[in-house]
Amino acid sequence: MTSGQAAAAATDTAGDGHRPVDLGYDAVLLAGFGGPEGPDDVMPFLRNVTRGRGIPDERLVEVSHHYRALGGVSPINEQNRRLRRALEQELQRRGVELPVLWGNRNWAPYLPDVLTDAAAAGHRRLLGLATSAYSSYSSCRQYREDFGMALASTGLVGRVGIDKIRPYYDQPGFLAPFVDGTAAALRDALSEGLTPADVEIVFTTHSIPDAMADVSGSATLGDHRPGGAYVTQHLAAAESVIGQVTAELADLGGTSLSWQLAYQSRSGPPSQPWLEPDINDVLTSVHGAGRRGVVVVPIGFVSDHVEVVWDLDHEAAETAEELGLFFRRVTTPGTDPRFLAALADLVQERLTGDPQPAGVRSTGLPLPARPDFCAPECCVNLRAVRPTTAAVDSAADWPRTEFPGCDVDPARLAASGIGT
Ligand SMILES: CC1=C(CCC(=O)O)c2cc3nc(cc4[nH]c(cc5[nH]c(cc1n2)c(C)c5CCC(=O)O)c(CCC(=O)O)c4C)C(CCC(=O)O)=C3C
Ligand SMILES: [Fe+2]
Repeated sequence: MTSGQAAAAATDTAGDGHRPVDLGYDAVLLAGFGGPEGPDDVMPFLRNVTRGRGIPDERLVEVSHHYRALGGVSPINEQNRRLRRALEQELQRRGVELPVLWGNRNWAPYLPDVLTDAAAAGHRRLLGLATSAYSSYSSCRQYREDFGMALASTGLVGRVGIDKIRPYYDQPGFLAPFVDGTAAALRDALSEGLTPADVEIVFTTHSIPDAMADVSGSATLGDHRPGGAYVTQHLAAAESVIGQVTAELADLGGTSLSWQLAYQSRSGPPSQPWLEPDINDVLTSVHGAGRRGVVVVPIGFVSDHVEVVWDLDHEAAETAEELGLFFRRVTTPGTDPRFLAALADLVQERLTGDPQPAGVRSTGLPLPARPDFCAPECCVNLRAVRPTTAAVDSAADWPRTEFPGCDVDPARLAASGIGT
């Protein structure tokens, strides 16, 4: 037991005689997307990603060329190996002796294999951490479903539990690397003779179907703008980055920065509406509006994986070159120490008591923090009902009462407002 857990078990935070639940996590489970490790892996990987998702074959063939052009190897697995090591070290440095395990949704090491090994090693209560910072089916529930299905397929339901760290797009340590990168890119533009007014800052994230965006989060969590939580969260994160960059560039005498949010990596059939505008169309329109340069900020992503490297550094950079636009792409958090510190903070907040409802945890943005447990209407799967973990509606998936002192009563969760 860590010192944080011991303290939690002894504190009556509510002052009502109720002792906080000691959730007793014995490992962190870093959950990655997964990517191919060589040319022969590319098509099997793409089939894993798109199974049952209605993505046209032409799109798979096209995307396979992106991977092959990069040698058939996605950098994402190596990035997650580094993140795993660095997070484990950061936790150790803080006196938190939690191993960090790593499993993927779409490629080896597959989650069911990792869970089988974890159970054999005696782990019983895992705190999941997705390499995805926002709310939506693709970025939250799909990870939780893969936890639930991996527990089911390995026969570990009831023996191993997996909760999940809340979406962390609102953490200053996640946004800080984007702030620095954007300010540095703007200074580069100025050193090449552009003025701030010549440059458009274009934030990018993964496009998702409009229908998925509309049900990405509940309307009671500050999701006032069209597109649900997914779009709202990206706009809030981008606004914060712009505010911080403006402050960092104060020595330039007060500049007003022009920015917008664009989408990348669309993959559905043309008949299906996905979030727009596409980054390449935005480059054309800002050029038409008289801008001479762009700074592209992939605020939707945690590491520089293939969707960033191919879709931005190859495709968008090429579009910009054709238009004669100055182009800089800002790097993602990766293993930036501030991002690692934010993730370690999020692990530690879960070691010291009950799951919390929306809005209670810390946030660096003018939106309430997401809940520790997702509500049924959060990050909805429009296609199927699957077993999940880390949600109010999946609290019954594994009988917490089997673990003395660790039961989370669904009625109490509901009463606490978690997921409303
Ligand atoms: C929201 C979101 C994130 C961010 C959150 C997160 O990080 O999880 C993300 C990340 C990623 N997406 C990735 C790769 C792919 N995504 C695809 C397809 C899709 N992505 C979607 C959404 C997202 N995707 C959606 C709605 C689809 C359509 C199919 C479906 O409804 O599920 C396809 C299929 C081919 C195609 O592009 O059409 C591929 C190959 C990689 C790995 C890169 C590497 O290998 O380095 C990463 C990190
Ligand atoms: Fe969610």
